[in-house]
Amino acid sequence: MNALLPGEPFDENAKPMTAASERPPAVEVLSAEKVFSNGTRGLAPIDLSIADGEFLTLIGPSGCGKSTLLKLIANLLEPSDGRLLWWRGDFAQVGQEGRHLAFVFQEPTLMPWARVEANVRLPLELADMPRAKADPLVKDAIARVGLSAFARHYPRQLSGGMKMRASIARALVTSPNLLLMDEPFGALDEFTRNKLDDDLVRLWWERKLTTIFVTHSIYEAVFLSTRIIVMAANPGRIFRTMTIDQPQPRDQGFRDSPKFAAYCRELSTWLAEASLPSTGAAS
Ligand SMILES: Nc1ncnc2c1ncn2[C@@H]1O[C@H](COP(=O)(O)OP(=O)(O)OP(=O)(O)O)[C@@H](O)[C@H]1O
Repeated sequence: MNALLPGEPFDENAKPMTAASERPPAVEVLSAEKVFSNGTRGLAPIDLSIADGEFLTLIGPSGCGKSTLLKLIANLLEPSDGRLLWWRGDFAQVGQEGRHLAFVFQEPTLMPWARVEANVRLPLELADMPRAKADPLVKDAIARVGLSAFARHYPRQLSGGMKMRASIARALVTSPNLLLMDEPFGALDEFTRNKLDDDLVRLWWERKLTTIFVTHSIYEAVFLSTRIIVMAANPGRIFRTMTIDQPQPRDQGFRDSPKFAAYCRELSTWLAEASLPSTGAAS
């Protein structure tokens, strides 16, 4: 499956807005587990419901199954047992209804020989969208990530943060209903990461785009998320859940607040507990 499937441009007026509680969950993970072909139990049965419009972050020690869970949600992997629903339907049905998801990986994976605008246009081209229809969408997606002045640049002319912005624009150009991000800013310095986090919060807030994000950073998780799932390993499972019930969209003021520090302290303690060998060895 190609995770970057094109769709119609986001149109707030297309359907009357319904309250979050009335909308079906974006994703339901129903006792889904994953045993790999070599016998490794990547995930114990997981039950998780992700509300439409939520910003959910998965965090936990290495090997606790964050990427595996994200790939199940992306339908890039099949569960060994249990199942998943997307907006109360199976994956094929969701595609037929014009809903789709986009996946942003840790590496920006841009085509080095193509300019930013061509890289961003790629998923629309793959869907045979005519240039006249694609071009305004490409322009808008590039503007949303603040790269308008660099649309004609090649990837080698961009910094690491700018490459990641281009990669996010390529995901947004398809107007996804669900955005999956696997440690997208993990390779960036902290200043650049904070800047991208600020912009991601704004993008998420503008579009109310359901986002599932994987990170190793406590600060990033607390800053971005409406809910954080702390996972533990051997086998991968949900250890604890933290709700970050703070005003949106967040900015530096939240980072500087005592509440932010308190959330980070608590999350740090939970992560330490989730990483204990005794916790990791539990079934
Ligand atoms: N294709 C695979 N075949 C066999 N085992 C796998 C495969 N992919 C992942 N695993 C195992 O499943 C477990 C969960 O891996 P996963 O990559 O999901 O963890 P993670 O939390 O994302 O780790 P990290 O933070 O290091 O990226 C690990 O024990 C890993 O070795």
